[in-house]
Amino acid sequence: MNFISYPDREFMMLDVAGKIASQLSEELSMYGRASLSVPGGTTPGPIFDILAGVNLDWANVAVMLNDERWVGEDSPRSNTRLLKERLLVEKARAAQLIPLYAAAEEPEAMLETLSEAITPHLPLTVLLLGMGADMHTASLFPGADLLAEALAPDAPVLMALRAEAAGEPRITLTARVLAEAKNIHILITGPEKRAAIEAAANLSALEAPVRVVLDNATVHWSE
Ligand SMILES: O=C(O)[C@H](O)[C@@H](O)[C@H](O)[C@H](O)COP(=O)(O)O
Repeated sequence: MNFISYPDREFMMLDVAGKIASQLSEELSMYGRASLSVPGGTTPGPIFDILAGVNLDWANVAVMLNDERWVGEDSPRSNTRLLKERLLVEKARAAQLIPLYAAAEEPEAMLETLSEAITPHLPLTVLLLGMGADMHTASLFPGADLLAEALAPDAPVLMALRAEAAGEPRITLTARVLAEAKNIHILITGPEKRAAIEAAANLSALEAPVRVVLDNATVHWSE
């Protein structure tokens, strides 16, 4: 892995947003379209704020989450809500949102419909990931019920997983979709996550799911 340590968070957010924008812009100038997948959670908000104001041909950018908690948009835990409030505003409002949630009791009911809309945008141009201190990324949690299936090279694009640490049921891009992305960035902060990502390099993907992208990822870290 390529590890970049930043002097502070603000500088890190600016730098990562700049890298994402230039990778999208390069893809747009070559192919006329690009795709971006981003995490929810508490870390990436400032990157969304910066990206939203960047001049890009957003109308030709497909934006999707890495994963979603199976809750409606009225929930403060909805990653879709975060995306709509912080990224898909200003200039980035023109981007095409590829949903990872649709109203249904259980995520399994919507897997096929949601997957169909994702497939045309693969491989992802840019994948931004977060990571938990337990080394989960997207919703690939250690100990999740279907983790082995979601790590398999022939996994479907999208799967529904349940894990104790996850709270509600999750829907997530699978490991092979993450690993096939053209540009992979992992954004983490604090000493605990730094130690976790260093440890992950010597563990299996079942123990440390973030392992599946580590070899080709740039890890961006600040205190
Ligand atoms: O929906 C989610 O929970 C995420 O997509 C998840 O994979 C997240 O990136 C990590 O849990 C880190 O979350 P924090 O940034 O909040 O620590």
